Amino acid sequence: KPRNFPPGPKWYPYMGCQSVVEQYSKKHGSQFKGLLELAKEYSTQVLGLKLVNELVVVVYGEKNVKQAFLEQEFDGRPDNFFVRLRCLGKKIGITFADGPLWKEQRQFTVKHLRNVGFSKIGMDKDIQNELSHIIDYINVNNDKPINLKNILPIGVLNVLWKIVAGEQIKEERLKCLMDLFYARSKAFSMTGGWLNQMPWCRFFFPELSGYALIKKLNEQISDIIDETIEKHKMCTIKGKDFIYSYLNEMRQNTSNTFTDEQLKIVCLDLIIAGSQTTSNQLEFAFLAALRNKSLQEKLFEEINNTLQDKPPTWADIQRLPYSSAFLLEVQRFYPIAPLVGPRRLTDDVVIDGFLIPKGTTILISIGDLNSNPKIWDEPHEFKPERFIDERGALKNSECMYPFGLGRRRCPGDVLAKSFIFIVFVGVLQKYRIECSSEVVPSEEPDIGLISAPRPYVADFIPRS
Ligand code: HEM
Repeated sequence: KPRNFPPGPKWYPYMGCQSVVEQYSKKHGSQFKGLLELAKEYSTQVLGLKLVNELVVVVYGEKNVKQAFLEQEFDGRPDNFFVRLRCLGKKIGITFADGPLWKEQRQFTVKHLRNVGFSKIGMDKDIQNELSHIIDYINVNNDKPINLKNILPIGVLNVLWKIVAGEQIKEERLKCLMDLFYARSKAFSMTGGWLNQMPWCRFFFPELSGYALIKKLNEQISDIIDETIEKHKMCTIKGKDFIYSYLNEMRQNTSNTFTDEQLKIVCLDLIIAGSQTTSNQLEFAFLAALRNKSLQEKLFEEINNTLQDKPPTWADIQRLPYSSAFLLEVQRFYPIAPLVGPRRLTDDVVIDGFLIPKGTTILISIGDLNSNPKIWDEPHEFKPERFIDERGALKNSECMYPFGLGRRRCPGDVLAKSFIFIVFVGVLQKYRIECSSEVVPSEEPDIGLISAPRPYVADFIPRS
């Protein structure tokens, strides 16, 4: 091991400790939980691993997590097989780019998404439109229990794609895409699994290694993005969406970093990072309402007293403190990205007294902070009240990082939060959600690349 490297399992020739990590992940149900158990076993807040030939360090605890989010040396992204496969062979775009290219592309994207719709006012109409579709779907299918997975992801993707590309994706294409996203998130962990550590295994086990799945997903998304970019070039899509702004920049900017390929990967980044995360968080919110009947009634009372029949807008978040606190508690109780990253060190760094060499892959564990009894009173209880102060006003927490922190903080947080708020409040305003059988759906998440609720169905009883 490198000098003063953090503690962790023993390394074996060639494999490092890959098989121990796999074994713990399997035993504890996810890589996040497996790694947490290993960190506990070695009594460390900085866990040192070697996965085949990649040095990986996982950081725990508020001090270390903040250091990793805020120090510049942690801003890099790994350059490995899994990353390149995700970005159609190149290390470009935003999510997996780094250095000056990342800075320039991120800055442009954040600014222009704000101009074309990622502002609080611009999105309300599009989200309310999707809320109407969701309500129509519930009305039509209300004779049997409903699985929200059939409708929420489509709504998120429609809003996202409208802002990025100015149009909607055809429904049958959307459904196929969502199924592939779901399978991808279940099949991989944050370190990319065997396919990343031993890319040659794709030649022998294309299905088992997940390679065939990623290839299929890439082809489907590429087709959709290529077709839309082509339509913009032929001027068949009217309006000033993100692709329109990007193509303008390509004509005017002489830096050569604004290219067709780059545009395609930025669009891919936005779809992949924005769709499943947001819909999973919303599904968790409905699950929490379903599991906590009395809290659901409290939510309805607040929504009904404040809005009556008026459809919710993002600005109503100020007027609905209990609903807002409930959604904050959902973020704490069901973290969507319990392990954030992967990052790559651009220089040697000391964390908690350990020396981590340049090039090491870093994972930032935020999920366990949310259930730390030193930070939260009764962390395993679902208690929205913890986010309400003595005067009944909303109280934000500084110890939660659902969207990360620092220069790589999530650029889609406003879209995600407003979509979740408007759809959650809008559905509860119209329906009481009840278990459709004696068995209450499990609150245990299914954690792969991100966290998802286990599939559940519910009855939606109209509020008279
Ligand atoms: C509940 C929903 C969401 C959650 C929990 C979430 C969480 C996160 C987190 C924790 C990061 C930081 C990664 C890091 O520090 O390495 C991140 C980055 C990112 N998110 Fe989100 N996100 C959500 C929704 C969205 C949406 C709607 C978009 C679409 C616009 C989006 C686009 C991105 C992108 C492009 C990045 C990469 C930023 C960079 O590397 O510079 N996310 N997200």
